[in-house]
Amino acid sequence: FMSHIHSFMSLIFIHLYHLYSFIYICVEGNIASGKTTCLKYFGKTNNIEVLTEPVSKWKNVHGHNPLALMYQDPARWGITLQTYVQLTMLVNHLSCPSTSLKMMERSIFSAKHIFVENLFRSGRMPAVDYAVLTEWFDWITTNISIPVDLIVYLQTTPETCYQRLKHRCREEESAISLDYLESIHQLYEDWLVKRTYAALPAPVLVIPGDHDLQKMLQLYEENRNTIFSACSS
Ligand SMILES: Nc1ncnc2c1ncn2[C@@H]1O[C@H](COP(=O)(O)OP(=O)(O)OP(=O)(O)O)[C@@H](O)[C@H]1O
Ligand SMILES: Nc1nc(=O)c2ncn([C@H]3C[C@H](O)[C@@H](CO)O3)c2[nH]1
Repeated sequence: FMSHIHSFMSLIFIHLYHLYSFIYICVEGNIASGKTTCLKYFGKTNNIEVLTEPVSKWKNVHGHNPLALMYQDPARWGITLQTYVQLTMLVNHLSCPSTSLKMMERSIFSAKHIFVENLFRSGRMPAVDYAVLTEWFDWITTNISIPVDLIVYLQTTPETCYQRLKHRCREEESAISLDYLESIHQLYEDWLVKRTYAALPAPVLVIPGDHDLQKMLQLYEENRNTIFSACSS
């Protein structure tokens, strides 16, 4: 009996140790706002583990491409992609960090508050799908501790994102319109800046993202201490 208590207590300790001795930063922003570039920049620092969005999983789950399906027919395939995004972002978030600081591209929170919300508000997600996804999200975020210490919000205008998107031309995104980017932008502004809806899981540091690469790298360097000291407090 005592050995069971002992192993149970040590599991609790390990779980708590993981929760409270690591720093979690989520880099948020519109499509092609510059998140990957930001993560690459900080990824060079040795004690930071970078977790990019598992887009490759969304493009191939047992041979299916839910990302492409969603862009082709959001009403039919929105919930399919979102359910899988929610799972893969949760797995990413809970994976044991190899270093003391974890920098993640987007989060389970923006998947719900930005992308699911956008599909629903634009009338492209049936209410029943939205209701089921919301129940899943509420249960997960109530019953599983998903720590975030800081959100870095790359505030890039939709026009700039649209220009960059066209240059990058990721196949599935060829159909993305400026309107789509504008509605994603508005939801990010409502959530992270105006804070008109949906609770914030962490404090937000806004970094303007419209500048050229050189200036952005300079901005990241200037914000380095703010980012890492904000977490330690
Ligand atoms: N400051 C910048 N100036 C010009 N081009 C940029 C800048 N930052 C990134 N880009 C280019 O814009 C494209 C999108 O950048 P990036 O992949 O960093 O954005 P992202 O937010 O990760 O995109 P997604 O959300 O689709 O993953 C890339 O082709 C990148 O080379
Ligand atoms: N519908 C939808 N829901 C999400 O949670 C989500 N997260 C990212 N994306 C899209 C944006 C880029 O095209 C591409 C890479 O960010 O994937 C998403 N699309």
